[in-house]
Amino acid sequence: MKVEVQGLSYGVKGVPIIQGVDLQIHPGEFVGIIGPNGSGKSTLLKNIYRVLKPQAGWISLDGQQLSELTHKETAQRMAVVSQESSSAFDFTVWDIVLMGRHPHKRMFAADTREDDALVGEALERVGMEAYARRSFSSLSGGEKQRVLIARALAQQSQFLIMDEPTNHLDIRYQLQMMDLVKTLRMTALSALHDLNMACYFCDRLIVMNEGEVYASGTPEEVMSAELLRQVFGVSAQLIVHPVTRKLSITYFPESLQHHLTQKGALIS
Ligand SMILES: Nc1ncnc2c1ncn2[C@@H]1O[C@H](COP(=O)(O)OP(=O)(O)OP(=O)(O)O)[C@@H](O)[C@H]1O
Repeated sequence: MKVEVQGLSYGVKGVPIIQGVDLQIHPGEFVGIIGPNGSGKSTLLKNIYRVLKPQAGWISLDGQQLSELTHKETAQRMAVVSQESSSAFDFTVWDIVLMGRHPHKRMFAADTREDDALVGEALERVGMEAYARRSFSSLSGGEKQRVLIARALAQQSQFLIMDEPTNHLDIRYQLQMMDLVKTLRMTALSALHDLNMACYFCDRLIVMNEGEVYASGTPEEVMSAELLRQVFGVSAQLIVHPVTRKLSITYFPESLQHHLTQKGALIS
């Protein structure tokens, strides 16, 4: 699915939060949104997944304006794994994943064998099949996150939006989750804080700073020690890892910087 965002702006009480955001995601691409706290990543995503209404600009999916789609039509095309996972009701894990099938059904239509198979398969892919009958609210943060990913898989939408999907996940599941998204070849847009993960897994990165797109391109085009200093305010060294051939970032805490500068070891 091709996703286009043009001139997207959103603000609260006249104060702009994101301004003039343009981006394009080509079919099958995994695009990461990176940027410091408060730079507008979640606000941008919420405008795309329709929790917020853009004040200017537009979003299109395969050339169709999002604003012209019903919410059901949107959900057939777009699955969301967001950070707000609390639910007022206590559903089982199975029921939560089954909700991913709703956009494909008529109201009150019974669940089919195909629905059951898709739910089972999705739970298996995230390693949560043994938890199917557990109550969702009793799960740990990471387990909940994996169930929400399973729901997105069961939804079978072509476009996946994720807001910090690896939040709460231990390192094994972080890698598994990112690998999964990559191997599914779904068109995906994800806010990410871990810049090494972003460089490793994303085809392209969009760097947000103070509500605007500061830079965009492949990790190699975008990421530099200069950008990390200017946008994130950190000192770091980047190398192409000899095994993965991907960019790998090492950060230098302030306490080390003085020492390293003196030794001439800090490379900009
Ligand atoms: N409803 C609101 N009213 C006022 N300010 C808001 C509102 N929603 C977001 N903001 C502000 O807009 C800015 C961008 O917030 P947003 O959550 O989009 O940032 P983010 O890049 O996702 O941050 P983080 O990395 O911390 O999750 C923040 O300064 C936030 O406080």
